Amino acid sequence: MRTVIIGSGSWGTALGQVLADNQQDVIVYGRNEAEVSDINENHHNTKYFKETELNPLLTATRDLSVVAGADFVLLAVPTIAIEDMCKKINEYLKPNTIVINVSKGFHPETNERMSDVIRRSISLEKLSSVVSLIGPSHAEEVVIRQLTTIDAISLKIEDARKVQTLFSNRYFRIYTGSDEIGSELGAALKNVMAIASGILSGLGYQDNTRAALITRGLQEMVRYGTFFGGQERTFMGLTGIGDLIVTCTSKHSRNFECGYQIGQENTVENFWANNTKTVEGVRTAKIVHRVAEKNHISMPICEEVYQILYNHKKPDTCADSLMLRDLKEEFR
Ligand SMILES: NC(=O)C1=CN([C@@H]2O[C@H](COP(=O)(O)OP(=O)(O)OC[C@H]3O[C@@H](n4cnc5c(N)ncnc54)[C@H](OP(=O)(O)O)[C@@H]3O)[C@@H](O)[C@H]2O)C=CC1
Ligand SMILES: O=C(CO)COP(=O)(O)O
Repeated sequence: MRTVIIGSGSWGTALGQVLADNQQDVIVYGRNEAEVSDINENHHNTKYFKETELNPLLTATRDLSVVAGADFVLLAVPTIAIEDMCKKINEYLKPNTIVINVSKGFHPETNERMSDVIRRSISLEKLSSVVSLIGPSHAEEVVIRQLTTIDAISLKIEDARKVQTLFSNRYFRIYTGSDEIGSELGAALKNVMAIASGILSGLGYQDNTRAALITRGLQEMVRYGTFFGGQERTFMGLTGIGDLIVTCTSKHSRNFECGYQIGQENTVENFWANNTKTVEGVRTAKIVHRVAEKNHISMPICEEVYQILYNHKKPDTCADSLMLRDLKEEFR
């Protein structure tokens, strides 16, 4: 069974190495010549992982037609590039391919979840199903083989099981599930909470505050997710509380890091002027604001993050906005 990973960034490379460690037939497609030759010639991806030596069995290519032979195609590009990439690979795919999504967020214009974007953009006969492989998993730790558990979620559970078998090993354990809505919404929304967690840390708030943020953030995720048909118990699992904890507390999180900078500087200006990293929660905050407003879903933490990012609200005024809002709203 052959797997092609689209995207030679941090997550594509780390997941490629998991498969190389499992002695699977895997190759990474990357558009960036430096990343591709670094993997092939030096067994490194220095841009993301500095000194870490990669499994030499992992190879990369700049030829997108490589997907033609794939049984599994794993899309490891940011949400903003998913639709375009699906349209590009569609012509090469063989019938019945399992497409694995690892991106966390929404389509920037249509607000669709990633599985819906993929199903809409790939011809029906070419797609066996979409499997979302998501959970608490920083690439920087997976690449050094830290123990990690994540979910393979699919409406076609036998495909989720195939992905589970493909990836599982002694340091990477996969659980399966079928609540696509609850899982993908949890994994997307936790990025906004991680920005909030970073902002609060940057402002100097400590452990009580972070516990409050994680707990109340989870409530918002459940409220939003169940409104759209996700199951509440999904949010108590790896794609909910699990991913929320790791992203709200880890030095590896780009969403946390972005928030931390904004909190420390008490302004968003520098972030907008200088950021070059993939920080999915920034676009997600805008979409959640739009959708929550339309559907009257109360999302106070997400709303503060949105106001800081897009309406230049001063970060140090947000604690009061949250702590002093009408207590009648708090029924639990
Ligand atoms: N990193 C992690 O720990 C985890 C990431 N994820 C999710 O994985 C997704 C991918 O992120 P991640 O790997 O971290 O991001 P990175 O920024 O590390 O890498 C992104 C990769 O995608 C490529 N890319 C970007 N835009 C395009 C495009 N339009 N067409 C083709 N290739 C493109 C980049 O190429 P170039 O270098 O040329 O820009 C780069 O190789 C995100 O949604 C993220 O939330 C999920 C779990 C863990
Ligand atoms: O999703 C992730 C970990 O599970 C990666 O988080 P960041 O995108 O914030 O780095």
